[in-house]
Amino acid sequence: MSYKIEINDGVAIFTIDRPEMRNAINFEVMDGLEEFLGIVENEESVAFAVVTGSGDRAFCSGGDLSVFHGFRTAKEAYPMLSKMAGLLYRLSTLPVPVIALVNGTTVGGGCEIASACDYRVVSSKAKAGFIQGTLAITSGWGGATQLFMKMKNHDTALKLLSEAQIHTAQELKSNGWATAIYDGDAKEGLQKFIANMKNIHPNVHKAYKKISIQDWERAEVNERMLEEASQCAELWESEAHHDAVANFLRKK
Ligand SMILES: CC[C@@H](C(=O)O)C(=O)SCCNC(=O)CCNC(=O)[C@H](O)C(C)(C)COP(=O)(O)OP(=O)(O)OC[C@H]1O[C@@H](n2cnc3c(N)ncnc32)[C@H](O)[C@@H]1OP(=O)(O)O
Repeated sequence: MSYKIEINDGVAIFTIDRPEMRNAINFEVMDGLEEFLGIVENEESVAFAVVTGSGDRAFCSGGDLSVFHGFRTAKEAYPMLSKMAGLLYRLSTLPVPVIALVNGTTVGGGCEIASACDYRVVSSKAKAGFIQGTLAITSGWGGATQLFMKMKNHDTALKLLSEAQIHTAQELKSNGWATAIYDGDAKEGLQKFIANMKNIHPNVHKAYKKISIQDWERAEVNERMLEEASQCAELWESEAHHDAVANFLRKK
């Protein structure tokens, strides 16, 4: 099984459990995320949802290129891209606060998952980057839409996407992508981050989420994330993209 779901003391945690692949996303992880979303959407006792990665090296290295490289055309890539975009919209609009516990490096689609959460609690040793541009594609799981909705400065969001560089945790805190940075143990970092929120009745958090979700519905964010998936699918079928992925896989 390439994921774990745990619920402890009102905190539901989804862990991508493929540390040897730097927690790359395959179809099993996507199905696991769907299962997790269903649990959090329906389980009244859940007060916080957390997404994290196994081990301390990576949060998530994006889509599993060894699997997804098999998709050659836009028509083949779109179902995977739109499925994940749909799941990440659901993650963003869960009825409880959602925290990305960024326990290690995260790139590509991994940054999109973290961006879909309400908060990014990042290890001081982690690095992160929207490196999709280096593969001659855009973000395909709705991550650009997430950044444009959430980041205060449009130019900062666009630069993060367009430069496709990897940044330190400290840089990500300064530009507003990271909410908080922790040193040492991830679970302790999480407990510290939610300590004050845990003292507030869960219905208060749910009410604030409702206000934010109404805003997202009015802004048609789901539809925009699907359009982003469609645009990425068009770039997906280019030679430049296939060459860049083949180059990465050759280095394995
Ligand atoms: C497809 C959706 C799209 C989107 O919509 O956003 C994307 O996600 S595009 C982005 C795809 N991801 C990448 O291009 C990242 C590729 N990985 C890396 O750059 C690096 O692995 C890392 C994440 C920076 C970590 O580096 P490091 O700690 O040095 O580990 P290794 O590189 O040695 O990796 C260990 C092992 O894992 C394999 N691996 C890593 N990431 C992926 C991946 N995304 N898909 C498939 N396999 C991956 C890597 O090949 C190594 O395998 P072995 O050599 O067999 O040990």
